[in-house]
Amino acid sequence: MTDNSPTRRYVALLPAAGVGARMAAACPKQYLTVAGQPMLRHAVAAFCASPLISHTYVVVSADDGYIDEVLPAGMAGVTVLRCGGATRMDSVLNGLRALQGQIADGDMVLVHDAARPGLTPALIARLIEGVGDDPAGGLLALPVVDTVKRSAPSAQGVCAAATISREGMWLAQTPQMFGFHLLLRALGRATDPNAITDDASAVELLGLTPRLIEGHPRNLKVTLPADIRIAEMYLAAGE
Ligand SMILES: Nc1ccn([C@@H]2O[C@H](COP(=O)(O)OP(=O)(O)OP(=O)(O)O)[C@@H](O)[C@H]2O)c(=O)n1
Ligand SMILES: C[C@](O)(CO)[C@H](O)COP(=O)(O)O
Repeated sequence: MTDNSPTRRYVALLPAAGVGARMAAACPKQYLTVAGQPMLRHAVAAFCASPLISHTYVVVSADDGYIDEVLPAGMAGVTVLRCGGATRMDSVLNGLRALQGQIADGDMVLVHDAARPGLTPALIARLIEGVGDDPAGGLLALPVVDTVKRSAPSAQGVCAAATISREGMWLAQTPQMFGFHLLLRALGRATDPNAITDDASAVELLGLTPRLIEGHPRNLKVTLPADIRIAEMYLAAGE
């Protein structure tokens, strides 16, 4: 059962300071039009529509030239933080540090990729209810359903060197939810920002085992050009 004490808040933090190199578009991918609006707006709208979320923070790069048009200043429940870093981990950590003193140690932070426009209030609720009061936190994820191969280079190109058992294998999505103080401590201790590709991996390094809560394929990360059509298909279909 979730701790519904009035003092415990749930806030969202969206890292949105990437450049979208793999998308190779004219602008950072979080600002590409997806289902009729800039991609970033979809995730922000999901958090704003959730009755469980007290406030949403969006982390962009200091020189971001798009956000002021995409998220007008003074938007209710949303604050833009211009403290993005060189890696996703840096952007999240910079955002948490900027919020020290504004967020209580016991408040829960839901870190969500701005590049995942398919998030819904129902998935937010599923994560919050599924994690409950677990001090290890948790994340949305999907069980692996395909066979997994480990590749090896060869004269013929990239070949299958081994098959990895998919038993117990999951693909991490976001949001990933943790207590503010725990996440700040976990990310602050990380020695290689490039090695920490999701927030849960930093918490795992503390010896904790965050809960895996089943997400949804609609919550895919838009990484490559082909992902845009898939995201638009799900957004057109509604929740
Ligand atoms: N220095 C960075 C890198 C990434 N992100 C954010 O982290 C999320 C997931 O990262 P990814 O999908 O890798 O986005 P990019 O880094 O922009 O993509 P690429 O790796 O193709 O450049 C995105 O919302 C992205 O904006 C960020 O805030 N700061
Ligand atoms: C956080 C994440 O979306 C979980 O799967 C993923 O690790 C982000 O990776 P990226 O290379 O920063 O897109």
